[in-house]
Amino acid sequence: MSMAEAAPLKGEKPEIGRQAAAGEGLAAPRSLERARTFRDAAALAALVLAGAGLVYFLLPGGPRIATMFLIYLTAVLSLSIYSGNSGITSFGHAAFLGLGAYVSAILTMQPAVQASALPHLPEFLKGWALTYWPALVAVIGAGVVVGLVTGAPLSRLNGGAAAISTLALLIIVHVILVGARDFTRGSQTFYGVPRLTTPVVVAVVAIAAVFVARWFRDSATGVKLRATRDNEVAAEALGIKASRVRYGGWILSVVVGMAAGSLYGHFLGAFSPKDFYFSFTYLLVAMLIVGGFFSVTGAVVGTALIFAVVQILRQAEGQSSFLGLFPLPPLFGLTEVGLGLALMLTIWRRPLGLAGLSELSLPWGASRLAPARTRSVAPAAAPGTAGDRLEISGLSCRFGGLKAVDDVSFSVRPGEILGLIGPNGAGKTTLVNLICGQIAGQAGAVVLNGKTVSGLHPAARADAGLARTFQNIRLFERMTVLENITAAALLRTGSLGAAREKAIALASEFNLLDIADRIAGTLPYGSRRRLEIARALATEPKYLLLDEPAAGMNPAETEALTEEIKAIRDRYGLGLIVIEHDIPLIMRVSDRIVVINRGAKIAEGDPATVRNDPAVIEAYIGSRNSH
Ligand SMILES: Nc1ncnc2c1ncn2[C@@H]1O[C@H](COP(=O)(O)OP(=O)(O)OP(=O)(O)O)[C@@H](O)[C@H]1O
Repeated sequence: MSMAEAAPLKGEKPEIGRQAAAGEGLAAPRSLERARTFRDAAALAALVLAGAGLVYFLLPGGPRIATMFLIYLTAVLSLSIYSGNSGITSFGHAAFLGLGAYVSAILTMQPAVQASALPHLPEFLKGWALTYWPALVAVIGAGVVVGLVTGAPLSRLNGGAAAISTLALLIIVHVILVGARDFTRGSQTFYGVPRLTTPVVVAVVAIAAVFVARWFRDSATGVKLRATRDNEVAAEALGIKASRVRYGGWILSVVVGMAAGSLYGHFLGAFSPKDFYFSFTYLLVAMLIVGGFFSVTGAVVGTALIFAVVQILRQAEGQSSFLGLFPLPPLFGLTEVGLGLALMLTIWRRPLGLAGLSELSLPWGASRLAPARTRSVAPAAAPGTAGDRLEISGLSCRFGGLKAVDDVSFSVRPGEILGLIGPNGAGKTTLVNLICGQIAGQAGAVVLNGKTVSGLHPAARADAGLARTFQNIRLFERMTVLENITAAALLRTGSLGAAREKAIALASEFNLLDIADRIAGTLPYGSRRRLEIARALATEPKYLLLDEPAAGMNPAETEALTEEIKAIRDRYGLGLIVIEHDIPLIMRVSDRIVVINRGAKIAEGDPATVRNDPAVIEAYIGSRNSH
């Protein structure tokens, strides 16, 4: 067991702030982290180039195969930028490749060919005859516009709804390409496209795509997008506006997709809308899933593997005998069947794909996770004014005929710990959801230091100074411990480097530094709880709501948690609302206690008063009897 797992929730007296306060850090990680991403991207790009180079020079038909591989790779990377980071499978990217191919083709065609192939082309598009690079600039510009337009509605959706919408986009764009005959020749073959895919052009675009995909993954928007991918509710509670970061990822992804399409069009020389439809979509999605849906390295691995499989199966499909030894029947559909089997096998045996969650990563110095010497983790408690408080008044919420929360009012001051108790089903979690905006109530107001926050989006409430943990811990399961905290710290810092510094300091404070690079989903229970609290504190809240923080803990861990909660209050000067079923804990830790039963407040006061309140005793005994 690591040191981090052993403390402080394992019975010993916690020493929050111990490592950070000691401040023995060696280096600030800002520029190092950027350099690390760049180095890892360069290593991946070098591998891609080496592989493509070997194929180019050594295989029969190598130049064609290597060129096609790099174009497919660019296309899969575009998909990875959106789908890998948002977790939403896009079935629409083939369509954007098609758009890129047509735009680039129109702008680069020779005037004479253009006049014969597209006689009704509008004047402003006639006769440009650009070389590839200026055409690519135009394609990128068009990509931004297409991304803005299509992403506006799409970014508001998540999960299956978003995936189905991308399928709708595929069909809509296909119909537009078929219908816009003056521009595309409709469903007829679009011919006369100049072959501009020189090895240099293809290699430069593909390598740029590797860098862009890798950079985006580790950028501030990429980190936030991955947080929404892993748990949108938690991400929004930490101040991340999911639709905004999805929008950013979508636009970039469409731009790279259209750039890939421009290459594909110039490589094919002649194409029609059906080249950018279901079969192509299927191939791109299969490449990403087999390689590793959530990783840029996976996109590279999947493209290489599936590309090789498809090439081999296509060759086999064309054979009339097996190695010249005995005749073979016509092997119609062998490629599609092979691709389908590879896809099913991967989903069955390795649901995260061959690369899993990992990225190709070069060895790095050990000092990078040391907390910065100059930075203290706990902000000095904001001076605040005498009237500061979190005021909850008249909150009510119904689920059908059930009054889950019924006209509840109370307040909590900075530096105060308010215990919120009540029997099972009393409405405590619903109350926290109402305060933090996860659900909308029917009546009442939440006022934070004079600012009404009820009615605001959860992310706006986090911005105003509310943070929470969840009864069923909601971590960003496929991100590292450090990324979990960094995603939250971005709310206040804006810069990724500063957010990482703060995350390192908080990881140190909560004894998570030794496991900072572990994937959160693999952590033991105690570490998960500590991580969720550290992550909430990264948003620098004024009020922190802890929903059953001691659930599942043994007595020693609960005892340690009691001290930890007090230490957080003292160190950060914030107001805490603690929901707990563990009555001894809540009695020890709270300055004041609010008791609710069947949605309504039945008592409020200091622990001794509440303990002896007949209504409280009755509520608990009554609830026990009813079970
Ligand atoms: N989304 C929902 N739809 C319908 N009913 C709900 C919903 N969420 C909660 N409830 C109901 O509202 C009541 C209050 O639930 P809530 O989870 O807030 O209670 P609680 O005090 O947190 O309970 P526990 O201590 O067991 O976690 C319960 O009867 C519950 O079944």
